[in-house]
Amino acid sequence: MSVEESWTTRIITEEEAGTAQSKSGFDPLTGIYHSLHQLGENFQIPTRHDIDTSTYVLSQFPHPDHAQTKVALIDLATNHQVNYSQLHRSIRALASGLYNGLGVRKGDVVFLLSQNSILYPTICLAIFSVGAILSPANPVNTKSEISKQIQDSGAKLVISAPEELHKLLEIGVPTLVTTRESNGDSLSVEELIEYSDPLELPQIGITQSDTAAILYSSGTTGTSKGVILTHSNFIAVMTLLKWSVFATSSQNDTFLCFIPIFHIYGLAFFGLGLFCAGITTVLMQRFDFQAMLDAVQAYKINNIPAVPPVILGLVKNIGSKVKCDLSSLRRVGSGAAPLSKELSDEFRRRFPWVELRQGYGLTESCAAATFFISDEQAKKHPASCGRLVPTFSAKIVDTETGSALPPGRKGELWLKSPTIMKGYLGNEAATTATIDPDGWLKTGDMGYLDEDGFLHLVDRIKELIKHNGYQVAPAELEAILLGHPQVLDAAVIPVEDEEAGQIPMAYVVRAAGSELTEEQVIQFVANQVAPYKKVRRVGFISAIPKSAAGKILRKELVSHSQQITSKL
Ligand SMILES: CC(C)(COP(=O)(O)OP(=O)(O)OC[C@H]1O[C@@H](n2cnc3c(N)ncnc32)[C@H](O)[C@@H]1OP(=O)(O)O)[C@@H](O)C(=O)NCCC(=O)NCCSC(=O)/C=C/c1ccc(O)cc1
Repeated sequence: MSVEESWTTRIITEEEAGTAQSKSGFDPLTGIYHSLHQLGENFQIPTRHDIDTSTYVLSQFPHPDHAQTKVALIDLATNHQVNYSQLHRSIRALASGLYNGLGVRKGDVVFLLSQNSILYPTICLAIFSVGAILSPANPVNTKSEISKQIQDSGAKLVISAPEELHKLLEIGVPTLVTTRESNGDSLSVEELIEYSDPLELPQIGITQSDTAAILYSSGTTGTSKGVILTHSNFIAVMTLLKWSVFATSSQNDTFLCFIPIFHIYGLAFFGLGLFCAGITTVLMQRFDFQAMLDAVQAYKINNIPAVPPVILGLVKNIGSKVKCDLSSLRRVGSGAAPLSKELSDEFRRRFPWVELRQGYGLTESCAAATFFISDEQAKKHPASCGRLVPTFSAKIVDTETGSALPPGRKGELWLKSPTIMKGYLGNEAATTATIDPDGWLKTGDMGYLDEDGFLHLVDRIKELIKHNGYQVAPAELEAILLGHPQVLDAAVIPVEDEEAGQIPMAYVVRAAGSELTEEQVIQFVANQVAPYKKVRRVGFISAIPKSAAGKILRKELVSHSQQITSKL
C-alpha cells in the first residue's frame, strides 16, 4: 500500500477531547496544551540512533524506477532541470569530494554564502552526509558581518558563490566556489560533483544527536547567536513537513521557491523537506515580483510558501496594475512575520480559488510549530497562525507569576518538541535563559491559544524588529550608532510599515553643538550593515528614556513615534 493510499490525518474526536483534554488540547492538571493532530503510522519519526539527515532524506526520494523521470528542481533563470536520480548522485559525489578531496571531517563547520541556486540543496545535504556542520549566511551581509559569523562558528571551510568572494579576501579560511568562473582558477563545487565518485564515501558514523547545522538568530535578546540544530531536529522536521504536504493534499503540487534557503523557513522546505515528498520545485535565485508572476504562468505553479510582503504585493498589484493568469495557484503559505486578518481576508476575496495558510515557527524550533491543515479552519480563524503540529506541546506562561494559563488567557508562548534546538553555540547564559530545565523553549512571543486550540500571537516581548520577515536586532544597530563620534546615546525601535511589516527607527541623542542630520545617521548605519537592517527613520531626542536599572524603555519610544506619525 502506498503512503498516499493509507494516509489519513487523525484529529481527536470531540468525545475524546472532552474526556482526555479540552477541545483546545489543554490539560488543566499540567497546564500544557498538546497537539490535536497525530502523525499516523506512515509518518513516524525514526528512532534509530545511527541515522543522519542526509541518509534520511535520500531514503525518502522516489523509488529508483521513478527517480529519473521525477524532476526535483528547475532553475527559473536557465530552465535547467535536475531529476531525483541526478540529485541523489550529486549529493553523494559532492560528499565524497568534500571527504576525500578536501579532507572535510565529522564536526568541521562549513560556512555557506550564496543566494538560492539549484546547487544549494546538494551542498547542504553533502555537508550533512560527511557529518560536517552547515552554517549558512545571507549573502547581502557585509564583510564584517560575515567575518564575525565565520569566526563565531569556527568554520574550517567556506563555500561561496563567485560574486561574494570579494567579501572573503582576508578571512584566512580555505574557500571553495560554487560554480566555475570563466577566468578563475579556484576549485568549484560543480567540478567536485563531476569528478568525484559517489561510491567512495566511507561510513562516517553519524548519530541523530550530532550537530547538523548552526543558523544565526537574535533569539529573545539583541545579539546574533548560533542556533545549534541536530540531525534529530532535522529528521523530526522532515517527517512533519512530509506529513503536512499530505495533510494539505499538496503532494502533486509544483512549488515555487524564492524565500531564502539560508534561513530555516527556506531550508526546511526547499533545502530538505519537500524532497521527502517527491515534490518538483521551481527555484528563483532571489525574489522579483514580475519574475514570480512569470514563473507561476510558465510552470503552472500550484504552491508558494511566501511571506506577508509578497501576499500584500499580490493583493495590491494583480488585476489593477498587473495582468496575470494565476489560475494554476492552489495554495499560498505565510510565515516569518505576522499576517494581518485584513490582508488575509482581502487575499481570499481577490483569489477565492487559492487556499491561504499561515504558519508560525522560529529558527530555535527548527521550523513550523503551528500550521493549518484545513483551509476551512484557516478561513474561520484568519487572525490565527494555526494549531500545534504533531509532536508539539505548548504552555502559555504568565510573565509575572510564571503560572501556566488556560485557553483565552494571554502570556508568553513556550514550546516543546523533538525539533527544539540544542542551545546557542558557546553561550550557556543565553541557552539557560531560553530553554528551561524541562526543555521548554521560551519564544519571546506573547499570545494565547483559543478554546479550539488555535494560536493567536498578539505581541512580542523579545526586542526584535521584523523587516520583510528578516530579524533586525535593535542592540546591534544601537552599538553601531554609539560608535558615531557625535552620538551620545541611541535606541532603536520598530515602526509599523504596510509593505515591510516593520522598519527600524533610531532615536538619537546628539552631542552638544552637533548638527548631525537624519540623512547622515541613516548613511552611517547603512555603510556597516546588510540592506534589510538599515535604519530608515531617525528622531532626535534630549535623553533616551530608561528604567532605574538602565534598561531602555522602548514602549515609551514606540508610543512617541506613533504620536509623531499620527500628526504627520
Ligand atoms: C521576498 C522578500 C519579502 C522581499 O524581497 P526584496 O524585495 O528583494 O527585499 P529584501 O528584503 O530581500 O532586500 C532588502 C534589500 O537588499 C537588497 N538585496 C536583496 N538581495 C540582494 C542581492 N542578492 N544583491 C544585492 N542586493 C540585494 C534589496 O535590493 C533591498 O535593498 P533596499 O531597497 O536598499 O532595501 C524577502 O525580503 C524575503 O524573502 N523575506 C523572507 C525572509 C525569510 O524567509 N525569513 C524567514 C526567517 S525564519 C522564520 O521566520 C521561520 C518561520 C516559519 C514559519 C512557518 C513555517 O511553516 C516554517 C517556518
